[in-house]
Amino acid sequence: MGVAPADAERSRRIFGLETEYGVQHWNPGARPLSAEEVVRYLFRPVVEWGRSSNVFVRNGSRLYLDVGSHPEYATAECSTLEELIASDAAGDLILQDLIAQAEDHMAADGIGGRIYLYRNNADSSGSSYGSHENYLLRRRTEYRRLTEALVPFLVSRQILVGAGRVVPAGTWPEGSGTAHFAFSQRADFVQDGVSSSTTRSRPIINTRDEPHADASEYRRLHVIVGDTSLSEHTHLLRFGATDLLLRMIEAGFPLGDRVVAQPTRAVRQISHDLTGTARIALREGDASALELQEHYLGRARAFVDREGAHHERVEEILELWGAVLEAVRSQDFTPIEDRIDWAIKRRVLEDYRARHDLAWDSPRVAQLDLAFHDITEGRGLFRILRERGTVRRLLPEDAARDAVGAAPPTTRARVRADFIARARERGMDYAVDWTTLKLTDHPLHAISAKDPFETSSAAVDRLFERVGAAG
Ligand SMILES: Nc1ncnc2c1ncn2[C@@H]1O[C@H](COP(=O)(O)OP(=O)(O)OP(=O)(O)O)[C@@H](O)[C@H]1O
Ligand SMILES: [Mg+2]
Repeated sequence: MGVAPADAERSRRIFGLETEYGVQHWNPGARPLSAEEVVRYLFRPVVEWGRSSNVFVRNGSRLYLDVGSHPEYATAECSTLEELIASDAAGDLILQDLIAQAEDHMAADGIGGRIYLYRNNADSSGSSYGSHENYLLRRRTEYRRLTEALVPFLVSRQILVGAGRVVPAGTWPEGSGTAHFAFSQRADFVQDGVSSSTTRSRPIINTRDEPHADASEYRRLHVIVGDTSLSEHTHLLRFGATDLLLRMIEAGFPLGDRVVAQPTRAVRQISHDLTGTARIALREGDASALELQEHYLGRARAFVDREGAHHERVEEILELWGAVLEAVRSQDFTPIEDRIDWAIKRRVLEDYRARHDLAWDSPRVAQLDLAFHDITEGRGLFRILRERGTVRRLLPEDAARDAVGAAPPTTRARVRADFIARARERGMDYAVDWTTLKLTDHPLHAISAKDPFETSSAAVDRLFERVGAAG
């Protein structure tokens, strides 16, 4: 299936992914540092580099400490799924580098032990941290209708792209139930359907209207419900399928009017049922997660048949989507154990349990669950599996490393990265955010970068010519 060229321009979308990392210090025989103390060490080189713990780095992405002690990396604006996957992976490498520097600084202060950062969404003390997806929308699509149509898809999407979690006894059914393996990390922490708060009520979709672009033309959809992905194929399916859903809604393609009666309950029900068959109450009747996802996949196939594929990986996304649903339907997960996060993890944990005759509530199983998300090369379990070839890659191995030093080439991030590089070369103080660029000593010449698809800026060139001449 080819890419329909006439559609290429109209269908471009900006994607961004925010990842919050879990933090731990492990120091055998001594008191471990608190998360606050660890992140202070971790961000020391960041503060030295950018005079703040909230910076835009060389590749146009944002690295910062939000409330709490979870370092966050928000990818630069990306317009292809490959760019997004690479930019997100670059965040892990940047943080790995910061871990190494922090451990050196700690050692110099006489503090031993190792720092662990995790790409997961829940810690043992019961707090949760996010993996927020951002999708650029054209404002002409009615937002309420769009979010309503999206909720049943998002509620059931975890059976495709959940990261898998060993849930402790007493989690489900609420207040009872034994320890078991669930599809999602995040499901038990979701507290709201569509809401304007990200942290207080932890919704499925956050409606705060902050487009980071021309507000008369665009909106930014902020999806809060997802688990942090590890496998590149899981990223592809997560963003690729969601993008297809958005395209169908935007095109007015009929999706049927399924409305989930209690989204927060449905998210939990689905997460705790690996058969995908639990009945979810809809406003009219009910449906299982499998039925919902089969319906959306069927619609997506019909849509692509009618409209053509809008990028080169559409067919791959549809195939993987179908493969996961078939695996859940047949309960034979082997075909997806090399690409889909929850299935990869479940296989490892099941093998380990069988080898050592352990129940799901064994602390050793919980420990292995955590180790799966450790980002350090050679130690994190997921990374070891990928290194061994048990987990398949999608991008060339050096794509992440390349994305540390360079912005995604097709978006405004390139302008930002270039601006940062030029200001730093000249030793000039600067301040940037998603839509503005300024040199601190020339506040009247702030540049507004409202178009996220703009890859070069004459205004930036003129600014540096002007200040170059003045200086
Ligand atoms: N116009 C846009 N459309 C879609 N995504 C965008 C757009 N502009 C920026 N983004 C992406 O949105 C994300 C913004 O991350 P950031 O952490 O700053 O989130 P926020 O929602 O603005 O704020 P916060 O996390 O502080 O609540 C980034 O991944 C970025 O690439
Ligand atoms: Mg953020």
